[in-house]
Amino acid sequence: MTPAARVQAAIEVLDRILDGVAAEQALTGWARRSRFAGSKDRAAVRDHVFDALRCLRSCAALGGGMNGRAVMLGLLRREGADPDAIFGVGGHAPDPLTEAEHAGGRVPQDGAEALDVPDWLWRSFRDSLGERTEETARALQSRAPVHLRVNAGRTTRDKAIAVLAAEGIQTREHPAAAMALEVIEGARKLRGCSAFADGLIELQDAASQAVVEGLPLRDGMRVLDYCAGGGGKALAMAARADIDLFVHDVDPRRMRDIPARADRAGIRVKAVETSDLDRLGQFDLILCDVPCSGSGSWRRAPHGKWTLTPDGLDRLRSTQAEILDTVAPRVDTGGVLAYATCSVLACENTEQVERFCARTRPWQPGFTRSWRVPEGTDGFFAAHLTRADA
Ligand SMILES: C[S@@+](CC[C@H](N)C(=O)[O-])C[C@H]1O[C@@H](n2cnc3c(N)ncnc32)[C@H](O)[C@@H]1O
Repeated sequence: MTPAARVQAAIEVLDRILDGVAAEQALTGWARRSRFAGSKDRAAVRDHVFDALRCLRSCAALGGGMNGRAVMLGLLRREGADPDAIFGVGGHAPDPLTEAEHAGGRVPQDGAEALDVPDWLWRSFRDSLGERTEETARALQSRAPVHLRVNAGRTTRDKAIAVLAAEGIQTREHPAAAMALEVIEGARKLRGCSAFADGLIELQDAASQAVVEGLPLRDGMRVLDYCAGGGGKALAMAARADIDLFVHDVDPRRMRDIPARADRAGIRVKAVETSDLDRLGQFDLILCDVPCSGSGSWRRAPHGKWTLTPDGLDRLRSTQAEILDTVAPRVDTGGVLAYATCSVLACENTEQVERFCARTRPWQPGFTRSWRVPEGTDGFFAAHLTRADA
């Protein structure tokens, strides 16, 4: 595909997304219908679509409309590219720009529009981030770095760097976590490389790793990962200490990859259903990596920035509070309830923890930390709550 044909494909995918189709589904649907597209074409179209979604509002302003064509025009203008070198160049390129399109578009308004934050969220976003508002929003407009976690149970960070380099994947240490690497070159080779197949590495953001690194894990502990999802943090926990590890999720299908991932990493985890929890008794540590707005990882999943609604955020906050209330009695006396989100919003982070501690007397907040997007990781928050009746 030519560069212009890739832009036309991105326009079509963006139109479907703007019609309400989920971003991944729209991309997969296009790839299925476009057997002629090779892996480089698919990657390029995906990059265009995700670049546009990260800056959807400002691109729509620059391009003169909220549709795939205008948004891609806005993206080209934003990147300083010449739209006439793409639109109307023949083949499968987008149609030539009309006079109205040439003359249309405007500079995005300062604030929420220029920084690509939904209007309804702007106040809460600003109140949460204070003087870091602009740099955080700008960081969320750009691509996320690719981070790896080196599996301490299998190798060292230096050895993993060497094995990856031999396969054409250049990495460097990331300061946020002891086993974190940042990929500098060759990210597209990761899924097929031997280091991945042999369980030496996992794809995981450095802040996500740091959340686990901060947990007070010791050999022999009984640990429950209550919102385990695909098991990213569970695997990282098991690599840190010889723990008796249980994984749970309200939707057990989300945990279906955990057995294969655990085998690859050489660790043991026990998946449990909600109905099993009562007979399992109490735990020394429960991690609640709760469902959240995902606002700290909008670089990776930018569609979420535009599909989140006020009602949706309220529902998430209720679920977070319910999860804390549900797991609290399952933490043993002296144990730790670790709460984590990949959100930058105070209403899901500090305020959620404060409300829990206010209504549930014996609990005290201890270690509390935020990881910030401008510092090169996803935005994360973690708080450890301890039972004061210990
Ligand atoms: C942020 S994701 C977890 C990511 C995972 N810990 C990781 O590191 O890969 C949140 C998970 O919470 C689950 N969840 C949502 N509501 C829940 C509930 N009420 N109880 C338990 N899990 C829930 C979701 O299905 C989702 O898999």
